[in-house]
Amino acid sequence: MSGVLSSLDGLIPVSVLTGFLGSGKTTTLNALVRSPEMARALVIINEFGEVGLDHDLVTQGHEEMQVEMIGGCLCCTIRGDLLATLRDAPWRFAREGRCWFDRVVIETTGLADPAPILHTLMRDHTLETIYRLDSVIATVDAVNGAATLARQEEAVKQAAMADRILLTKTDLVGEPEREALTARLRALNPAAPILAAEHGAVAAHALFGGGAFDPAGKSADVQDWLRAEAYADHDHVHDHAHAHAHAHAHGHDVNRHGPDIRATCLTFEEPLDPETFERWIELLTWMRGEDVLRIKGILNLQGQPGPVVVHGVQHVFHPPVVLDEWPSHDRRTRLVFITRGLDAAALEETFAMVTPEPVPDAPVDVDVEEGGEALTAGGSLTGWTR
Ligand SMILES: Nc1nc2c(ncn2[C@@H]2O[C@H](COP(=O)(O)OP(=O)(O)OP(=O)(O)O)[C@@H](O)[C@H]2O)c(=O)[nH]1
Repeated sequence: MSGVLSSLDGLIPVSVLTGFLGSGKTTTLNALVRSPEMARALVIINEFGEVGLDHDLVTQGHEEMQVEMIGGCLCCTIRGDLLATLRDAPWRFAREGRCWFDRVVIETTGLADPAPILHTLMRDHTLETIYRLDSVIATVDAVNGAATLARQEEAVKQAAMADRILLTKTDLVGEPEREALTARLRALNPAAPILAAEHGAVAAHALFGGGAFDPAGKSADVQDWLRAEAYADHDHVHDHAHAHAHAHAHGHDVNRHGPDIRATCLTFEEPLDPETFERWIELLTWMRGEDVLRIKGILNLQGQPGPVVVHGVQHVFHPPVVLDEWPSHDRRTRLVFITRGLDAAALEETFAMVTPEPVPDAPVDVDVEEGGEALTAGGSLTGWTR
């Protein structure tokens, strides 16, 4: 064994941080990386779609020990990349011939099915000589959680497979909503502690350690999901040649997840007028609110010295935050939309409705539904917070 691995005196704990779109994974990670337990943690951030923003928006000060995996979801299109990243990491992040990190935290995309990821982490023969799965943490948004669990199978799996559940955004709901959601989560996952984490405030020691992740203690559903992965993996071995040829023939559409959910990134070269932006988002969510699962962006706005970070999560638009400085040289407005059945042309068409400016692509018909809900304006674009 090489010097890098022989320097290890044990297996490196890996924690998986999952949770549905916008439920507070990055906020939690951003708070966690400041804790001493994370001083030598390798952080792997997976973002769906070909443009990642989390890398720019979070974990400032921890960039050296961060791997960004964009262009697909770890649970499906780029699962092999996770294997390769983890296998190489002890060498890639070695210092003076020794593996430097003592913990790994993997932030999944909000759409990730954790079963294939956990299966990969627990069953790969190389990985099991270097790492052990330590904990699976699922963030559940107290505002949108109940509706999300009712509609999105991924969210159910994330909460059911976790061994810690973090209830986020408890500051935005009343006690009855919180109790109802807690009861739903207890039914899904009786064993996992449910911890409140307002704005990511949670003690690192509550999330890490306490024994390796043990699927045997989970519900029958969880065991079935993991077993299904084992069978799928077995079939995959036999189908590999075919699958490989197929992937080459068609390529992966890194922006898609399932038949109709896709990520679209829109960029704007020139600073945007804040009122135009606000009108656009209001119009979009009024027309197609049900289909806009997530909006995440860094904006260059007229009249603002610094960049403005915006987050829309289903019908909640969180208060925009002004950053002191741009996280990189890129000063363009970049907005990532995760939508159901809405493509770039449809998004651009709604933008064209609020601005006289021409938009780059030819517009296409937008299927306007009556009665779309407006965003709950947690933050107007004129009410900045830092
Ligand atoms: N009020 C409130 N807002 C929160 C809390 N936790 C997170 N948020 C806000 O929720 C929005 C989304 O949070 P993120 O941490 O980006 O969520 P995420 O799960 O990483 O999102 P994706 O990676 O897109 O799936 C941001 O505007 C956060 O500031 C909380 O406890 N209270």
